[in-house]
Amino acid sequence: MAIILGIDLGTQSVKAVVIDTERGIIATAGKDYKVFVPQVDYAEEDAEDWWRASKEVLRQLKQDARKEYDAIESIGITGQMHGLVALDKGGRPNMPSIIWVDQRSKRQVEEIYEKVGAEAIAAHIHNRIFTGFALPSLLWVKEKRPEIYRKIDRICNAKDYIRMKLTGELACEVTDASSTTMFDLPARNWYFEMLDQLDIDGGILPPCHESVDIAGCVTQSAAEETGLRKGIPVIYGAGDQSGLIMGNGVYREGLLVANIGTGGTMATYSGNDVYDRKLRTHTFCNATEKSYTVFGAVLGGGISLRWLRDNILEAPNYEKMTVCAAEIDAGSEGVLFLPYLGGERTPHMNPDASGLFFGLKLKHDSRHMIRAVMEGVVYALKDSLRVLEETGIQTERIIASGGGARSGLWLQMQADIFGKEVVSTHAQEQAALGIGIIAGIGTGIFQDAKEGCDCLVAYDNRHYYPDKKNAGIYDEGYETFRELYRANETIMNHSAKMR
Ligand SMILES: Nc1ncnc2c1ncn2[C@@H]1O[C@H](COP(=O)(O)OP(=O)(O)O)[C@@H](O)[C@H]1O
Ligand SMILES: O=C(CO)[C@@H](O)[C@H](O)COP(=O)(O)O
Repeated sequence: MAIILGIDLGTQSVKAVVIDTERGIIATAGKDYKVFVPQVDYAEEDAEDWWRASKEVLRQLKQDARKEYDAIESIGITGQMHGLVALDKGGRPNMPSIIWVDQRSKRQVEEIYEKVGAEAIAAHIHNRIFTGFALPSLLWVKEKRPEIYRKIDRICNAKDYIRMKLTGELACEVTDASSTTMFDLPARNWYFEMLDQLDIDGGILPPCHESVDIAGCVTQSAAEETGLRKGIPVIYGAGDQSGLIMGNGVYREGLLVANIGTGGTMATYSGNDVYDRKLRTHTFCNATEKSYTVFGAVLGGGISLRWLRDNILEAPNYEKMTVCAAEIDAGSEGVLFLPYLGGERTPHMNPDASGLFFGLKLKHDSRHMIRAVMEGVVYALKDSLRVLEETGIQTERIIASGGGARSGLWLQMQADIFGKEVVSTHAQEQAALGIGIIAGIGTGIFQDAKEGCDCLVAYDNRHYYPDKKNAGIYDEGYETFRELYRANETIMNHSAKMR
């Protein structure tokens, strides 16, 4: 028996779990923090808020499960990917962190393509450069805030900051480093040649390690601040997509995770460096065995339902909304929704894409709109599935994950729209569990990912199978969904420029 701590530094909150290798997750705690939007297109967070929230969560866990907390022997941290944390010589943040949601760097994305060239980007990075990723954000700082840029000593990703607070050492690791798009994927190291071309000093990049390796141990001062024992080993950790797939038991090819959290992802494991030649999906390093995480990213996943609940319907909760949606037949009687409220990555890679309701008539009411939003999110995930399948990725079954998996209606919709069997796991905090498993591998508690997942990932008994009677309705709905974007893309791009 061993006790592991997994921390997931998400976009809107930090969640942490204490895992007993015999009993599974025995304590969970979470704490929200703010996303600051000082101007249109900006999205920032304060790294000190992350640390404050993490300490609060850790103290809560200590209170809830003192005996186990004191016995923790391994720590892993996962978290939101892509963003830019800039630190001064003393390791202090010298500006608010620009997170992945941010869209201020459209001009810098164009500049990177002009200077580096699409071919070199595809060959070395295997991913499209997108607003909110650390590379264009850093160029934005260089151009627009030169006084801050000059004082940057090191940069890192969000969870690296928390690891530094725990161990006293700053470092990066391959999964998050590849998500910055400053990383040469085939070389599994920073892409220094491109940084030279863009006149970025490669010296600000901390050394890059493998996720499972041990980064250091909890220091005396971190122990005093968190109540953790001094000396517990902390692994380098991984971006949240690696944590997520591991926490859903996806450590081999043939299994796919459909996650509906704030955003949405359709993610899988690959032993090989496969990537979509049109760069519509992401291929980043994965945490174990020098493998890869390949996924499609939907920017408006669960947040679309939240937007409908809070901004439009002022509905009391998701449960009531999904009960209403279930009263309406598959296909929402012709109402369709494009969930591009914050732009879209897979497959359009267009920050200017926008949300759209279509097909509304006098007979429709809020129930149709709720159902259409839920269906729209799944159609968007199906776009990701389609592109992954085009790159040769095969799926036996789909594991539904994230807050969206709490709804039986959403799970059945996924089975119907994907046309595949859908299951989900017992755990709610899959990314935190996943990084716990990865920490277990790094510290010798588990021999490998299979052993860790066999031990800690349990699937629900409920299986959802495609309902044949809905197949035709959803096939037609999906074709119209795709056509709607094609027909409106130019208008969306034009109106974004007018803003
Ligand atoms: N009971 C529910 N029914 C339907 N959807 C739900 C339910 N609970 C949560 N959700 C969806 O899950 C989303 C939050 O998922 P979560 O995985 O907690 O997000 P994150 O980890 O990104 O904060 C919500 O925005 C909502 O769309
Ligand atoms: O953008 C991506 C992956 O490309 C997200 O996975 C972020 O890394 C944050 O996820 P949540 O905090 O919303 O779960």
